[in-house]
Amino acid sequence: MIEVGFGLGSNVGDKQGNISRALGVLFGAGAIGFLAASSFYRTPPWGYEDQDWFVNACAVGRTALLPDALLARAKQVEEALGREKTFRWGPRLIDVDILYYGDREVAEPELAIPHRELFNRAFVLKPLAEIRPELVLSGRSVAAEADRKDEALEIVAPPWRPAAG
Ligand SMILES: Nc1ncnc2c1ncn2[C@@H]1O[C@H](COP(=O)(O)OP(=O)(O)OP(=O)(O)O)[C@@H](O)[C@H]1O
Ligand SMILES: Nc1nc2c(c(=O)[nH]1)N=C(CO)CN2
Repeated sequence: MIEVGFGLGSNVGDKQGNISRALGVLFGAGAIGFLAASSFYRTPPWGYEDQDWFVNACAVGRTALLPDALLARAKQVEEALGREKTFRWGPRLIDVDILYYGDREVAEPELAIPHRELFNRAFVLKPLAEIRPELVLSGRSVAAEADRKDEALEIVAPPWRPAAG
């Protein structure tokens, strides 16, 4: 089993609800065991700024799925929630990104692990540092990189938890 990290974001409709539902689908099917989820953060739009603010959260789990199968799973979750294609960095009902896959590096056109923008995004670093403060990826400390980001992100809800039973 490999520990894997996910970043989730939404800025359309019921943003918190969309992330909660996505986490329920992601960890509900049995292939990915739940380990931890961060608080929900309200974050300013990054990359393309002329759009609504986002809610972001991170989660970690463990899985025997290989990276390509994990990417397919992440895309299935987006489809299950009804995500429609917009444009790069544009508004979205739900985004499920793979942040890391153990300490493995993948560099394919369709899949980059660790995620290409991870160290540029406070909305990923801060929630991830909340749940994995000791994590080091590509030789860089996630918590130290999160601290270097000046933005203070507001926590808007406590961490998601799987339903009991
Ligand atoms: N680590 C990764 N996690 C998820 N998708 C990835 C990853 N690396 C590459 N991709 C590819 O990125 C493609 C585009 O994803 P998406 O439409 O969510 O882009 P985006 O959200 O606009 O930008 P970003 O990926 O920077 O958040 C996906 O179809 C997938 O093949
Ligand atoms: N704050 C924030 N900004 C974004 C986000 C996101 O999840 N949060 N996702 C994007 C798509 O790549 C583009 N910009």
